[in-house]
Amino acid sequence: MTTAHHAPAGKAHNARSVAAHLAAVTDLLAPLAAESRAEVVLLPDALGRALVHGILAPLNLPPFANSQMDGYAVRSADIPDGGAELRIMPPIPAGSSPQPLGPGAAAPIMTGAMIPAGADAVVPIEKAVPDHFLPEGDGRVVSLPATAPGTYVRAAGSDIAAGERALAARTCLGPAQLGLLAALGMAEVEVYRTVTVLLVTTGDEVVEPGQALPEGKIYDSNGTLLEAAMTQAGLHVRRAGISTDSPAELQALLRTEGRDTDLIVTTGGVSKGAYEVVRQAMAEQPVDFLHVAMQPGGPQGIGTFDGVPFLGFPGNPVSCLVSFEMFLRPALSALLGAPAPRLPLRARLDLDGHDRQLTSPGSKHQVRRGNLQPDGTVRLEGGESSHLMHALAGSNVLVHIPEGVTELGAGEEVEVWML
Ligand SMILES: Nc1nc2c(c(=O)[nH]1)N[C@H]1C(S)=C(S)[C@@H](COP(=O)(O)OP(=O)(O)OC[C@H]3O[C@@H](n4cnc5c(N)ncnc54)[C@H](O)[C@@H]3O)O[C@H]1N2
Ligand code: MOO
Repeated sequence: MTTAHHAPAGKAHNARSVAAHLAAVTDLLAPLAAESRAEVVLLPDALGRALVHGILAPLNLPPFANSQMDGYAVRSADIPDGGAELRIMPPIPAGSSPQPLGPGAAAPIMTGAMIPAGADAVVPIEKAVPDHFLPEGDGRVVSLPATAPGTYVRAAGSDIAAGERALAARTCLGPAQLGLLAALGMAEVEVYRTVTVLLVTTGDEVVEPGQALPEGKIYDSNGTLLEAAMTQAGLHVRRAGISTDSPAELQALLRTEGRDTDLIVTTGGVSKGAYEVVRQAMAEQPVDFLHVAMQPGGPQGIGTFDGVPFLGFPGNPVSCLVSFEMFLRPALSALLGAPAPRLPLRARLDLDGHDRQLTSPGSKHQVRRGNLQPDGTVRLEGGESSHLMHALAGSNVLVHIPEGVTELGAGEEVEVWML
């Protein structure tokens, strides 16, 4: 194991740090967290969305003391150490409201059924003699062993008591959180409105998949890649197809399709080429084109187009996905609570023979792609180049090499985000 080499964080010329760009994206999108964007929806429609307000439990869970086993409800004080024979009372099925249990008696009780007043423990049927429920009739008795008070009784409020905080504001609602709200008797919940994104890919070289591929052209992978990533993150994606490299056409497209969207995202056309369509289409708009000290995903556009928040991601496929994961996803998580942030994990680098050292430009935060393995090590997939779609498809994590780090050896720890 070697030690990470650090270099002074001398940034690329005028580059903005990852943290500063994330803060700028978060500021741009802050209006999405306005109270006016709250809506009440049925629980199944709230999956993947975030709570606007914290929720206090309106009732105890469980609402009443109930049995954890099929067996006999008893008064524990009735049974001495050597056991006792008790009179069998009418059975208590789940869902019924039982009669109080008198002294010297045992009531057959089913899992989930309410503990009768007077009873304080349950003896499972397996410990009874006989060890099966008897048909109803007079004069029946059962022998039961001694049992401590509270045994197999699920106390009222033992999961959550009425008035306690069930969920915090901005909790992302997954299956368990929605299940809890249902258990608390709620049919609806107040969540933030879904964010609608207009997604436009650009470039005269880019063709829709399914079409013939003329020489010099490539298929549009970014549209599908980002639409899938955004949809999985809970955004509502409107696709406006592929824009040509004509700035006037892109402007017209954004004006017709961009109406009523919360955000416009483009890919491509933001760097230093001779035909940077996005830069040109935004010339009259308050949009900054800048370089973030990150690789891939360095060139970025940010601002508004006719008042609609705008993010211009770079055209390389890995660059646009990394831009989404590093900026848009975390900004929405911070503002709205949804999508849930990526869980940062630590993993040890598994560098195979020919690649004994991982190098990174110290002036940038590098994001590599890799595979986290069950033993807690991570193997890099492909090199650092941002056109490597196949290597991305074979990866399950993003691997972070922060600004200032220039070399990492096998066995050293890195932060990874599960994809
Ligand atoms: N002289 C410089 N050239 C470049 C720089 C630079 O700083 N100086 N930065 C490089 C980096 S880093 C990136 S990232 C790209 C960003 O370029 P653009 O955002 O302007 O994107 P394009 O030039 O339009 O395309 C880049 C690359 O990606 C391919 N592409 C574009 N759209 C799609 C799509 N929808 N599906 C699949 N592939 C796509 C495109 O064909 C190019 O190969 O600029 C570098 N250059
Ligand atoms: O910033 Mo680019 O995304 O390195 O290819």
